[in-house]
Amino acid sequence: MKHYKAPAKVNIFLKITGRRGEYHEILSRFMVVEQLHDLLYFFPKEEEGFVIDGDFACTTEQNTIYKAYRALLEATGSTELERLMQTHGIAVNKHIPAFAGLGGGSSDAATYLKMCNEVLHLGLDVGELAAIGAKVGADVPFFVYGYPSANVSGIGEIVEPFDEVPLQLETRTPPIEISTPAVYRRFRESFYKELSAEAHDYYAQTDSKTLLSELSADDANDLFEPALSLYPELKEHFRHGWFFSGSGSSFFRPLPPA
Ligand SMILES: C[C@@](CO)(OP(=O)(O)O)[C@H](O)COP(=O)(O)OP(=O)(O)OC[C@H]1O[C@@H](n2ccc(N)nc2=O)[C@H](O)[C@@H]1O
Ligand SMILES: Nc1ncnc2c1ncn2[C@@H]1O[C@H](COP(=O)(O)OP(=O)(O)O)[C@@H](O)[C@H]1O
Repeated sequence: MKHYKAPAKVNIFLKITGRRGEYHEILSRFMVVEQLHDLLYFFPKEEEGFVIDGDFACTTEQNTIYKAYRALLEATGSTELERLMQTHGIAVNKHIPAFAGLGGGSSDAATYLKMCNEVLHLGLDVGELAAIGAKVGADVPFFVYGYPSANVSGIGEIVEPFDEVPLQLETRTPPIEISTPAVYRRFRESFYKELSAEAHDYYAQTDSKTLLSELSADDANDLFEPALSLYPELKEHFRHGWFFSGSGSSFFRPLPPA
């Protein structure tokens, strides 16, 4: 069976630009971490029901892959899709740590959508797939588009490729399970600020290497301070020269050229 890569991402920067209901509008540079990825593949099965084979800390119904299946079924009404998942399970060799700000669950969901589109010849274009992915989670459209580097805005649904050579990145994930909604909530309650128009242009237009040489970890990510205030033990894992990804708990830094 063909294996499909679901890569991790980091947020080179993440700035809040406003609020949308319970969500937050952001401007963020997403970059793929090529060497860290899950592997997904279909396998034939005989047992009943939707089967996900892999090391997960959640139920099948909570799994982003199952949510992607439901969203794709609702969008297409495809009986071939139903039949595929009656006769096949989906296996995930999980390497991306969970609760880590590396987008593992979102990347799995996006890869699953692309696999179904390819295997079943559904004929959905990348924009249609991304819109279906947005119903599963805010980070899913970025992974559907598959750009190595992109500016992501709205609440995650606007994905614009950023033309630069992707950085070689090193990641480190402290053993702290961070809740994304709790971090956004803390930001809203105690740290709320919005990006100015002038700063917006600087972040949106500057390449990632320059940004990481000019910014502190605090300035690069508006969610770092609220995460530290909710999970004070994070501070023990922070090292100078490292940056915070998404809502955490991972840190990353560019590797020096070989
Ligand atoms: C912070 C970021 C940065 O890339 O990622 P992670 O650190 O989780 O990987 C994202 O904004 C997270 O994306 P994702 O984890 O897909 O979020 P979702 O499942 O859609 O939403 C979980 C919850 O986070 C909050 N949320 C999410 C996205 C957003 N733009 N504003 C929000 O306020 C909402 O409370 C929402 O109910
Ligand atoms: N396919 C999946 N892979 C990993 N975690 C998943 C998946 N589906 C649902 N989850 C659940 O999502 C939460 C963390 O999601 P994940 O994408 O790994 O973290 P983050 O958004 O911080 O990068 C956990 O509650 C986990 O159990």
